[in-house]
Amino acid sequence: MTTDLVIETSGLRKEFRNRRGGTRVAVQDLDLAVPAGGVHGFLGPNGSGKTTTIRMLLGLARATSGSMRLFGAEVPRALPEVIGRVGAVVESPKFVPNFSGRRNLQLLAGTIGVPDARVDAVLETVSLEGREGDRYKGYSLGMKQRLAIAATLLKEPDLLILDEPTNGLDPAGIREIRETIRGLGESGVTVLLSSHILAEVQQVCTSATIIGNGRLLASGTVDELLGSSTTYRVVVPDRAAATAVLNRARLPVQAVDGALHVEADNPALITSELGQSGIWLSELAPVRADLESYFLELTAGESLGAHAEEVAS
Ligand SMILES: Nc1ncnc2c1ncn2[C@@H]1O[C@H](COP(=O)(O)OP(=O)(O)OP(=O)(O)O)[C@@H](O)[C@H]1O
Repeated sequence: MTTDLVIETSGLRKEFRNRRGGTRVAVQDLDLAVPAGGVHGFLGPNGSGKTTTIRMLLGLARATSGSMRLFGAEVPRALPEVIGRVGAVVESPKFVPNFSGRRNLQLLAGTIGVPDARVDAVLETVSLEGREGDRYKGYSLGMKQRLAIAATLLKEPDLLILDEPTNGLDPAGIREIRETIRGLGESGVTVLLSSHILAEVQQVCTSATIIGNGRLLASGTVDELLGSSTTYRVVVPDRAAATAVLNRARLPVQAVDGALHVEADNPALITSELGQSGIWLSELAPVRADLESYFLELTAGESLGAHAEEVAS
C-alpha cells in the first residue's frame, strides 16, 4: 500500500446478521483508492454499500475483514492520529434550532478550540453569508446542509467525506451544494462524495469509484471511465464512400441502422474529413458520452437498488 492515497481499502468486507440468523453481505472484497486532491465520486445505487463503507472508514462500524487506511494510517487502529484531518457529514448534525447559523458555528468553534474568525471564513465558503444571523430552524434544507458542511470545515480538514449531501434538496439547493463541493475540490481539499446520481458525479467529480451490491465495478478518472473518445451517429447520403474516407482518416466506423457510428475525440474531425471529400452530413449526434449509460452497462445483470446478497449461515 502506498501513502499518496488519501483513502485506501483492501479486501474490505462487512456482513450484517439478520433476524433469521443469516448473514447479509453489505460490502465485499472492496478495494478503494482515493487520490489526494479533487472530488472523488463514490457512486452506486441505493443499498449498494456506500454508507456502510463510509461508516467503517470513520470507525462508526466495524469491518468484518479487510484493511483500511486514511492518509496512510491503518484504521480504526490509528484513527485518533488522523481523524483531526477528516471532516464528515454522514448524518444530520445536531444544531440548536433557536440559535442562528453563526451562533451554532461559534459554539462548535469554541468546543474544538478554533478561533472565531474561522466561522466567518467557513460561512463564506458555503455561501451562507447574509443569512448567518437567521435562526437555524428557519433555514431551508439546502442551507442546513451547507451549515453542516461549514461545521466540518471549521477545523480545516484535508479530507471531507459527504454522504449523499444533495438528498432531499430542491434543484436550487442541489445546485448550491454542488457549487460548494466543486469549490472545495478546487481549493485543494480531497472530497469523497457519495451519490446514487450519475449526473452529479459527472458534473462535480474528477475521479470516481462505482460500486454495485457492495462490490467494486469500476474506478478511475471520470474521463477514463467515460473513455476519451465519443461515438457519434453520422447520417450521410453515401455510407460506403464516407466509410472509405473515415477509414483513411483512421477513425473507427461501424454501420448501424442506416447510419454510421464513428468514434472520434472531437466531432469536428468527422465533419472536416467528410467535408474535404465533398461528403455532407445530414446528421451528427453523440451516441453515448455519459456516465449514466456506462453505469447501466456496468450494472446490467445486477438489479439496481436491490438488496445485498443473502447468505445463510
Ligand atoms: N445496521 C444494519 N443492519 C443490517 N443491514 C444493514 C445495516 N446497515 C446497512 N445494512 C444493509 O447493507 C446494505 C448496504 O447499505 P448501505 O446503507 O451501506 O447502502 P448505500 O449504498 O449507502 O445506500 P443508500 O444510498 O440507500 O444510503 C443494504 O442492503 C442495507 O440494508
